[in-house]
Amino acid sequence: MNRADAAPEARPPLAVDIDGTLTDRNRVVDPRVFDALREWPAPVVLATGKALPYPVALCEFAGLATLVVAENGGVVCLDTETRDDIVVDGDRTAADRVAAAYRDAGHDLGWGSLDLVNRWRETEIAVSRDAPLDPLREIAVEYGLDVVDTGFAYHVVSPDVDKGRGLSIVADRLGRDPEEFVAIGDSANDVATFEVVGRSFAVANADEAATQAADLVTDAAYADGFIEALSTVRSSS
Ligand SMILES: O=C(O)COP(=O)(O)O
Ligand SMILES: [Mg+2]
Repeated sequence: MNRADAAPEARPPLAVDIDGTLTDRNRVVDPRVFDALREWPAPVVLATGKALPYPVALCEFAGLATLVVAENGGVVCLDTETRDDIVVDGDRTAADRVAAAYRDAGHDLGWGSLDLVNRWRETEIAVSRDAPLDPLREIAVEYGLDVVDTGFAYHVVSPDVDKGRGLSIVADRLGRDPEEFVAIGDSANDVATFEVVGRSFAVANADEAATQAADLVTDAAYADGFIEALSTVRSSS
């Protein structure tokens, strides 16, 4: 039998990053990913740095079960027919103190007065990449926090929280081993996911950290790379 014809039930569950993996460089989701995600014959977990409402809405509009790691692992949410749970892990108060000190030092988070980027965040804050990084890092260290650059924003995060831990929680609730998952991502915040899964793909636009940590790097970038990764998994599982 051609390996590409292998039974769909043999396909692994997926852990999929959003920005830079399902989107273009401007964070616009490629419409082809909706069918690709919905038709995948195993669980699909969206693992993102974004606040919870964004991936939940993506699941809703794409017709996926809600299996989400948000805020870089700070918020984990499952809402399926068989399992619902939400786990919140991180220190928004400490992140807010960093934001206040950053503002006191004369800097701005860079999202304008409405700041929808942080409005629904529960465990971390995100800062625009147009804002200066060095003082943010210095202040974060003072408060015992880290800064992660996703290529789309700087995130002020708790050092013990990451997407890999979040994915392990989802896997546990699904009765799966994180090793069963295939992960696809593009940046430093995906490295922890890559470390807990059995197989990982960085898309061609991925940063150095993700590229180094991944088992494979796709030839194509952004959503083309994601679709290429699925095709590679299909023909080898
Ligand atoms: O929120 C970000 O900065 C990046 O989001 P992502 O983890 O889905 O790429
Ligand atoms: Mg990303």
